[in-house]
Amino acid sequence: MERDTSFLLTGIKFNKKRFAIDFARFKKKKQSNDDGSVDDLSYFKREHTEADKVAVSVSKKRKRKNASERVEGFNVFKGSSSLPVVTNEESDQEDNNQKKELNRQNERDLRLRKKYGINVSGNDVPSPLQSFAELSTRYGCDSYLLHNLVKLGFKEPTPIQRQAIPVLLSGRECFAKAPTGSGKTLAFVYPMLMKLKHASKDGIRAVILCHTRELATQTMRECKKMAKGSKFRIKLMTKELVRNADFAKVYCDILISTPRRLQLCISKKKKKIDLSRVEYLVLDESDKLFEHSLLEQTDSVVKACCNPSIIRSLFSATLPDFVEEVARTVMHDAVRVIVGDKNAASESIKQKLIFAGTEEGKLLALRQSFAESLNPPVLIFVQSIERAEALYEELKFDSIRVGVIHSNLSQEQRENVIDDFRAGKTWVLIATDVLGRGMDFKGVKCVINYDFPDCAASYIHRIGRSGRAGRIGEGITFYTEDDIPYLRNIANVMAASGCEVPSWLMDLPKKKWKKHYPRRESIATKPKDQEE
Ligand SMILES: Nc1ncnc2c1ncn2[C@@H]1O[C@H](COP(=O)(O)OP(=O)(O)OP(=O)(O)O)[C@@H](O)[C@H]1O
Repeated sequence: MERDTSFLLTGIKFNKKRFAIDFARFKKKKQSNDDGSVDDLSYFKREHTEADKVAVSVSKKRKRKNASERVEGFNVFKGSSSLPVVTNEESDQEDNNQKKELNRQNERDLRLRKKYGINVSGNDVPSPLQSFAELSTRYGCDSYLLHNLVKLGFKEPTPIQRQAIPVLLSGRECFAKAPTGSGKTLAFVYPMLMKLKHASKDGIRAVILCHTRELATQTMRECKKMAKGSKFRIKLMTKELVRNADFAKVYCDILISTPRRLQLCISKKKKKIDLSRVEYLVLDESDKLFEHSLLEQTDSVVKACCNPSIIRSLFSATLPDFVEEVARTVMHDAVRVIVGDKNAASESIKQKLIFAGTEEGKLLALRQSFAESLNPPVLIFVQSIERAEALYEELKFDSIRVGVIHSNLSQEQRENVIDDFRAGKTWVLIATDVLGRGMDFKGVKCVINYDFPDCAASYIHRIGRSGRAGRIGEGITFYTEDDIPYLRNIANVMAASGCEVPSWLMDLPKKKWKKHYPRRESIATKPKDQEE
């Protein structure tokens, strides 16, 4: 992985004035639809929680004091001439009460974080959400957004949503790690929709960077579902847009793109894209975006988003130390949110290691496992395009509906393969790591690492295509002699995720893991001259 990332995210200055506007945005307002009617959102009907009562009482007292007022960690609105005079005694009493209430609030926050396995670091980290209802009571969320949560069937925030949403709504930068399939997309999209408030009349206001086109397309689709009922323009940076658009005329609230496509638009000689007004920038799968192959492109996007008040956030299911270093040193007053163990996979995935001996052994083991119990949809990962095609050739005559996807296919072919898999037309999808991260195929029951993953992070992301949103999943990893030196790293992930690991595995020597791409024997069982 590339380590020289110090130039990333630089040149951003902190602008305190912006928090005055943020505060005004957080103020409660009556929730109504475009037609003026108020939604029946019994789902989120306000039960006044202890946290709200404390917040209200503290805020009343604060208003009576002619002192600075704190909103989620920042000082705003210093002084006011129209406030009543309070005696010293009363003021001391109020100070004491306020301190007690804040202590109680802190204790409640700690309990809630402990309950949901949330770890935070940073100054004045905002309280986690107890329920989605607090989006409305604490932050004045528009009713259409609550309505969309009902339609999506989401009743409770997931742990990452409980903590990352208040952090972002407080105008804080954030780097977050939470298990695969735990709802990180909503955790960054909802605050964006709440803060953007009104549709853009001028330029591009928010950017979400995704490492692949497939993930960008999925994120756009999810974003549109979440923003339904608003006038926001949510756009995907397609090839056509890159080629033909006059970006001076592109109004867009949320732009979703891969770093490569956005970099092309930034470097255009004529009609280049202006990102200087972007208020929110999300780097999804951030550790991947900082890898050598994408670093330069990511960096040029980050630099082009030069609005001094920008709020940047990094999300992933894996957070290597070097990404933390970048985030800590360069982001301003960022909050770090970690859900669960740092090196763990999702706990809802049963993890298995199978010694297949040789390449031939892998194919036999795969066929045997399909013969015994094929529980579709199944995703199979291999390490290269050639191997993906070879495995497809082997399986396509096995009366299994099988598909294959890799980066040598055209965009249209890739989209069709994904659509077929989502629709259940194919049961087994063979993929390279192009599908290893971020993709949300809800029903995937089992992921098979036909080829051993190239690093522990790939392992966590690949098996994380199953067991999403609390469902049970299974991750099976074949290994051969070549992979044995790297087994211990996977064993560590398994142990951190609460799986039982045989002691001999934990006794294996630790190996510093760079990328593991061994030369493997061919998958094909037919001699080349007999292939069609
Ligand atoms: N509060 C919620 N309640 C129930 N389901 C939810 C909730 N929030 C999100 N989901 C669902 O959980 C699934 C996984 O969400 P998402 O794709 O955002 O996960 P993720 O954490 O980004 O995973 P990955 O690390 O693999 O990218 C989606 O199908 C989404 O619709």
